[in-house]
Amino acid sequence: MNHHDKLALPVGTTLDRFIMRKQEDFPYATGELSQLLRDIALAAKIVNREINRSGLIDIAGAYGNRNVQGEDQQKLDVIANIRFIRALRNGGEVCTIISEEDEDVIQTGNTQGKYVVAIDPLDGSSNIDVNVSIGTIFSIYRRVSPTGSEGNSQDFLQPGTHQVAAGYVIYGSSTMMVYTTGNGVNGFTYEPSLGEFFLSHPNILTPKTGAVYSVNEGSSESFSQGVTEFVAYCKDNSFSARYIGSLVADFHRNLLKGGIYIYPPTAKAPNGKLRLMYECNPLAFIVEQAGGKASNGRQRTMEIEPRDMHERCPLFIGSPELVDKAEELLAKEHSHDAVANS
Ligand SMILES: O=P(O)(O)OC[C@H]1O[C@](O)(COP(=O)(O)O)[C@@H](O)[C@@H]1O
Ligand SMILES: [Mg+2]
Ligand SMILES: [Mg+2]
Repeated sequence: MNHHDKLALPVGTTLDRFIMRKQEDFPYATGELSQLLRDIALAAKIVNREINRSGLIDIAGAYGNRNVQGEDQQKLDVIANIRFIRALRNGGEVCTIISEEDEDVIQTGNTQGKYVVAIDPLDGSSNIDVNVSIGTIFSIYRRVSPTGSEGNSQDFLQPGTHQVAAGYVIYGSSTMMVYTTGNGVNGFTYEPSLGEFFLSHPNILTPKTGAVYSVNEGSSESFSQGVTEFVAYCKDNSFSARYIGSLVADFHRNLLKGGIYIYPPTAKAPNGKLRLMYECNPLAFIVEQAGGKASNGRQRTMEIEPRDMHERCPLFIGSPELVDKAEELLAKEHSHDAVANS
């Protein structure tokens, strides 16, 4: 252990310096992951600029395309996708990317790159043109394909426990980047006039419990018995209902204040709506590093063995006691099912 381990970096440290000092804690590390994180921060600044002026220039309206999930793609989705891919390509550490906006893997041409990145470049896109918080979510893995060749889908079919780093950017009342490399979670606030992210939320720990539940109750008619019972439990205990409709923003609030976010299976989305690789797993890594939990209702999110790069899964994420409670009620539902089917 060198002396930096004992020295907590003070609030106000720039993101670049923070990344550099953390890198010094691993004397044999090559610095490529540090560079990759800086590439993401750079793209985030550029996307932040585009988002801030989206009401002025006509980039918020629908683009006329549909993405691989069949949803309307907004112009800003396209712009954010291009910016992040370009930054990762120019950086040189990443060989292959998957993005919510592209069906196939994206080759950067950096066949020597050791890392692969899964990204939701613009999360909460239905909130773009109404000036509500949106975000970016990313997940970083070491590639499994041999260096020197192009990467492939196998590089992304790794469970979340293999993540090397994960994070998100929230473009909200202020812009923040929050990330983990498996050593706790730190949050940085962007100061636009200086063009820098500064450490503002060191070592984030999520409350053990909370009194906020976040779920789209418009679909409650098709919730399973266990989910219905859990929502009733939240109401019986006078929890506050909070649902922005941008996963990043709902997650960020609950991470800091305590609570639970749920996207359960519904009639419209039988596996839930959220994507395992670039929505659920990165946030699961962050929440666990902050002392919280993430589950698909039956299984720890990060232990799910992915079968498809774009697969969806249900998500129950947040304060550990609330995720435990939800799992307990879902387990009862499953045991009823087992009796009914026997
Ligand atoms: O409108 P719904 O069904 O509640 O879905 C909201 C969820 O969909 C998402 O917008 C999906 O993300 P994208 O905007 O990246 O497609 C999440 O951010 C959000 O939590
Ligand atoms: Mg999303
Ligand atoms: Mg998106």
